[in-house]
Amino acid sequence: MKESLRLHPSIPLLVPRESTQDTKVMGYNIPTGTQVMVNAWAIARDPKEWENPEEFNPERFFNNTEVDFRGFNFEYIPFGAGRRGCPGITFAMAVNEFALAKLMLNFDFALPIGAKDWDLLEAVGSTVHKKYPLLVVATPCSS
Ligand code: HEM
Repeated sequence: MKESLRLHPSIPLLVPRESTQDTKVMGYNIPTGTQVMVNAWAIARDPKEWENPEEFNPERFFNNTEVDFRGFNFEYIPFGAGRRGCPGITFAMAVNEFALAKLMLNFDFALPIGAKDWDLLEAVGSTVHKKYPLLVVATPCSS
């Protein structure tokens, strides 16, 4: 789930902010009242921060347990950060884990006949969603 949230953060540009004072970010002057968009999607694919950033590799979080999604590691902010960061993190993670665990426990998943790989293309939008519907064969398995 951590790796899915890295590659496909649900709100890629977070929620817009407005600067309350003149400031400088990475050499750029940001005057008071500027609307600022934070591209969490691009930050989470920054090759300066992530090895093989385009690769889906959940194991990267096994070794790197210090990077967390709670808004303290700015290279990974799928729930935003600061006082307007997402207050639903704990609830969202519990529900998502539960749903995923139920699916994994009760079904075997396979590509449809003829398909070579998963299509994970994203559509453009303020929230992330798949460009094409997911095609997958789910077979109930006995547990
Ligand atoms: C995987 C699930 C979720 C993701 C990825 C997510 C992500 C986010 C993000 C990126 C923001 C904007 C944060 C920012 O701009 O710094 C946000 C705001 C917010 N989220 Fe979530 N969220 C999720 C689930 C939930 C749930 C389950 C709830 C409520 C039960 C919730 C309630 C809110 C609220 C109320 C805000 C606005 C906070 C504010 O403006 O002060 N979210 N969320």
